[in-house]
Amino acid sequence: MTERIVVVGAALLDAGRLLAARRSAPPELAGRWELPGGKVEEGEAPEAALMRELREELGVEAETVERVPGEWPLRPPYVLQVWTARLCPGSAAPEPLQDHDALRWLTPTEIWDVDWLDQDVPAVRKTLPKLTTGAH
Ligand SMILES: Nc1nc2c([nH]c(=O)n2[C@H]2C[C@H](O)[C@@H](COP(=O)(O)OP(=O)(O)OP(=O)(O)O)O2)c(=O)[nH]1
Repeated sequence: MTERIVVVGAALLDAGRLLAARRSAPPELAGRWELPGGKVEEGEAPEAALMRELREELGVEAETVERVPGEWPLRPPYVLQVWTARLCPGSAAPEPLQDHDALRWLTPTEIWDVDWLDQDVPAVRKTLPKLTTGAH
């Protein structure tokens, strides 16, 4: 049987900008940029996993807004699903507490300035229209 584990990524949006996070580990991914998030645990809803990961990794309180349609293969057995998300009122500003060593808020024209993980590029491309239309 094929095992399949969902990794949830947040397209965290604020004032028309997208948060990108630079991975600090493992060595083969370190230095590349991704959407913050992580693996959904057994019995956990993806949106709940995303809020938990954002709290752990960035120290923020966030809420999901909507699923970005699609699913992107990572290293088997992982697949990436993406939700747009926004900071809750009163949340702390994101900080690279865990898994990351840098964060950047990117405007639409800056999106391709960072070296995204190859497997994240289609997901980021699909998220791009949400920067101008969505999640305020
Ligand atoms: N979070 C996240 N992980 C990604 C992305 N793209 C991508 O290939 N990955 C890979 C990196 C990891 O192998 C895996 C997710 O692992 P993780 O380390 O972020 O998740 P986690 O916090 O649940 O991990 P763990 O330490 O509990 O094992 O998916 C992405 O955009 N966001």
